[in-house]
Amino acid sequence: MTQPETFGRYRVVRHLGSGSFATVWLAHDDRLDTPVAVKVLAENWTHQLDVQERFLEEARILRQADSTWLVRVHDLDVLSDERPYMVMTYADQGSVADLVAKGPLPLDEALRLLTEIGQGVTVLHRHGTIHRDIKPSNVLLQSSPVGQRVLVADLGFAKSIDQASGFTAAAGTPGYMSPEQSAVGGDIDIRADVYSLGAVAYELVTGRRPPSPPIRVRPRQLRPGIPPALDELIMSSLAEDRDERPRDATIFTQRVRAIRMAPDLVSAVPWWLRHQPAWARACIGIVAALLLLAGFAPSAAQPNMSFTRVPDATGEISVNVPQAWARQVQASGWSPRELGQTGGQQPGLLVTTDVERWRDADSPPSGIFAGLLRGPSSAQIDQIIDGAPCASPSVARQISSERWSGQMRQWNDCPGSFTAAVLRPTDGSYTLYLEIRQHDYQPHIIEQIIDGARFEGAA
Ligand SMILES: Nc1ncnc2c1ncn2[C@@H]1O[C@H](COP(=O)(O)OP(=O)(O)OP(=O)(O)O)[C@@H](O)[C@H]1O
Repeated sequence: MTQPETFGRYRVVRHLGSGSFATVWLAHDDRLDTPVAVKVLAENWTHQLDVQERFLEEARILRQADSTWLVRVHDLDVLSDERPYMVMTYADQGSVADLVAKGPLPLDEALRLLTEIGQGVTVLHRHGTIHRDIKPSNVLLQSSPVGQRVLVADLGFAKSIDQASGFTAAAGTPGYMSPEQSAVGGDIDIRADVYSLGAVAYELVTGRRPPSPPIRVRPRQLRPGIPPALDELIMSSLAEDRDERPRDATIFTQRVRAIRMAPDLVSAVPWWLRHQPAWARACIGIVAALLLLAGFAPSAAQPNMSFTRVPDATGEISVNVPQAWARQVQASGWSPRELGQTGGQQPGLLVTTDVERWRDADSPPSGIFAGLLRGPSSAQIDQIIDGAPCASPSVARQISSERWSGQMRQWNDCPGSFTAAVLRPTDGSYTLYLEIRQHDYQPHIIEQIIDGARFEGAA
């Protein structure tokens, strides 16, 4: 595709993407000195009158609705070859599809996005329009002075509420489209968009697009920590019978807002992000050399790899880790509440090459976190960790040794490998929770670390 130099007074900067009917370019409005996105109807559709009319209608709706929550249209014109183009707000931060491609979102972020998407859909409904294609790739993101703003976009399938109750051609995207939308000739109303909002919510919190209705796997089964009210809202929005869905996008949005305001929400943030603030606040920086000076002698348990034993501040827990990982230690304990478990401050330690980057999703350091959960507990690993640290597949297995039994779940392509494990001694009076990150997956090292974890009082 050759890049045009200008569209009218807008100087083309680069290609942003192409959809089924149009191509979108980043351009610059030199007169107002601002970036814009220019959407041009594809050549092969230019003389198809219904497609052209839909394109113009999209521009008119967005212009008339003129909302903070929708992409704004500033101008509409026609090129010399008769292709119409519209000039829109440039969404400089991609789309919600880019965010969810990395896995389920932290709950507070998912709820913020859903509130804003719900507001955008509400604006459209008030304007008399059903969007019919709400999905993560049609929700764009723009940076704003207060963070990030959601812009509902792509009204290519939008339909006027007045005309929607009669014969309606099937339109939408499988996975996000209500059952009545997929039926040719089925009449639809604004509750079709409520279904799509439910589908987007399902994907934001579980990382998975919902299966075709009827939905049998509830979000809570995929991510046990989410609030029951959110699970219920998503399931009711995805009801096959639209009478069972929230009445409109306003009700949906109000419910999301109420869930977001709930005082105990913080405990429902995904487990792998929960104790990040604690680490960030913690003082760090005990180097391995100091540990060795303090008398924790390395053990050459592997050829070419020496291990060193590192205790927590109470001396109750210790872990045996590759010496190369033991550059920084945060040993002052943790709160199991961060994982939605009971109990106040408990012994816990993080040993890693870089404490501050421990939760870095793109380039995490190697290391191990070990934290104690006191009292008899039969919580399974998947009840403690309520989401995936990345989108790659994971394997779960039972583990046991002479001293322990437990389970682990492992992601080998996260980037790097990520292992979470719970270990219970045979007397069952406590549980040791472990997270192990490795640049390259080496199962024998993980086994050795698990085998070497100690709690005072345990054999
Ligand atoms: N205002 C905008 N700012 C930045 N990028 C945009 C904007 N509008 C669209 N895009 C990007 O341009 C690409 C094409 O968008 P378009 O709406 O034409 O099609 P689509 O939504 O990708 O596909 P389809 O229309 O087939 O569902 C997408 O990657 C979209 O994210």
